[in-house]
Amino acid sequence: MEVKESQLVEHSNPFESMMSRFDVAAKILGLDEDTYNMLKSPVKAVMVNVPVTMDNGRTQVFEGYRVIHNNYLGPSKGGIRYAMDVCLDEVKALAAWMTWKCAVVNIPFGGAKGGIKCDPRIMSKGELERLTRAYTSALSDVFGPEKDIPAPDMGTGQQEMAWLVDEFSKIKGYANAGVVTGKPLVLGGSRGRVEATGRGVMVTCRAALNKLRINPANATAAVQGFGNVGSISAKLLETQGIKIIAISDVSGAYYNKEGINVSEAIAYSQANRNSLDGYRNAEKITNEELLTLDVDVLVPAALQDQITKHNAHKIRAKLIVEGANGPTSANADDILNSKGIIVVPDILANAGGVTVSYFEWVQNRMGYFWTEERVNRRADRTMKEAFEQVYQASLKFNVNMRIAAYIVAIDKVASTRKLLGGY
Ligand SMILES: NC(=O)C1=CN([C@@H]2O[C@H](COP(=O)(O)OP(=O)(O)OC[C@H]3O[C@@H](n4cnc5c(N)ncnc54)[C@H](OP(=O)(O)O)[C@@H]3O)[C@@H](O)[C@H]2O)C=CC1
Ligand SMILES: O=C(O)CCC(=O)C(=O)O
Repeated sequence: MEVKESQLVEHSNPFESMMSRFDVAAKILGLDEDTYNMLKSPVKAVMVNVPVTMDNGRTQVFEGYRVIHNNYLGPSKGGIRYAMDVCLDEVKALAAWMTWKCAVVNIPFGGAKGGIKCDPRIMSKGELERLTRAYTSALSDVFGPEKDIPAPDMGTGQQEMAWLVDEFSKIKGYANAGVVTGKPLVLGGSRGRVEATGRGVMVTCRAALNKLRINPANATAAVQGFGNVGSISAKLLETQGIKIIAISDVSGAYYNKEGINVSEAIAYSQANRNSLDGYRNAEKITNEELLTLDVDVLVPAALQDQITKHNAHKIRAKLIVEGANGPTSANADDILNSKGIIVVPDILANAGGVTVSYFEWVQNRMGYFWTEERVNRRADRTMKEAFEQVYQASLKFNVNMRIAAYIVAIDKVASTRKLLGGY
């Protein structure tokens, strides 16, 4: 089968960026053309226009998406993003990454993602509730505990998941806790889910530092993004003895070479309407400067395409652990490789969230809830095993960790497809 090699071109389209890595892995695996075509095409892409009554009495129509990329391994799984740059190609890429992510951590889910083009920061709580309910209602035939199970992503959290479960249960006429994960504990959420993505970042970071023979107690890190993933990654890396010398959010980046006190920064942000703006115990720098600081570990945990061919040659970190989805554009991979920088890719590094989402779904099905200690122990084991499997694949195929992760994932999904047959 003819597939393109990764090329040093700008990938502004996230789906193409995903596909360029997929192509390299598919070629190494010798994937046949029929399977290639099945795996690259999303199973379903739904677009909805949802009218919402705003606080000023006017009706605003919001564009929403849900893409189910694949469901060979099980019901599709993936978060819902509220952001202004949500578009079909972005949601398609995020959905495909979910397929590979679930396969890498060996959980019985396919991949999906949803999104609404909106700015949650300027909407009232009432507007967000009406928007979430309208979107749920429009997709009530797509979602379902055995079909497609959403969760939080950028711009959404426990509150949106609570509205979603309530609206879905009302429409179906019975309580349906398992239709969504990342719910508040009282509604059937799992202990440990809020921290799970950051915890997975910490566990895979430790595993990679171990391979690099870097003692965490002597290591420094910079973390971009201070939402769910960024703030908790920073906090948990700090508990491992790693000195966090820079953090950031949309207001800018904050640098202190003596180390940021992460708990204090979290408390500041919470008291300041979730913003680090005005944070004093550090020097203010830009988000771009944060990325090129002289640190051992860089954790991009905010947006896509932060490390590109334009700044990859300036990156000084020895290790990048991708908390965000797609923070490195495809054209930066070769530059990072040539500099010997190890990248723990998104589909491995941030898979702790969906792993604990899986545990939440299992607990909902059992109606029996685990202790936080049990959740964390099982999640840590899953993440360590996944890291080791990807690491071994990178040695076996002589490729970087990203391509190795795609190889592991595609091989699993493709061999499941063959067993299912029926075409
Ligand atoms: N939540 C989860 O469980 C998972 C999330 N992810 C991925 O992690 C990433 C972050 O998600 P999550 O933490 O949930 O999202 P949140 O909405 O909780 O936080 C996003 C953070 O990114 C910051 N940010 C936004 N724009 C910029 C910018 N231009 N420069 C620097 N920082 C910026 C935000 O700042 P501000 O608050 O000031 O706007 C905020 O601190 C996304 O890529 C998401 O897909 C991956 C796996 C699971
Ligand atoms: O927890 C989940 O189901 C999915 C989280 C998510 O959207 C992601 O991993 O990107």
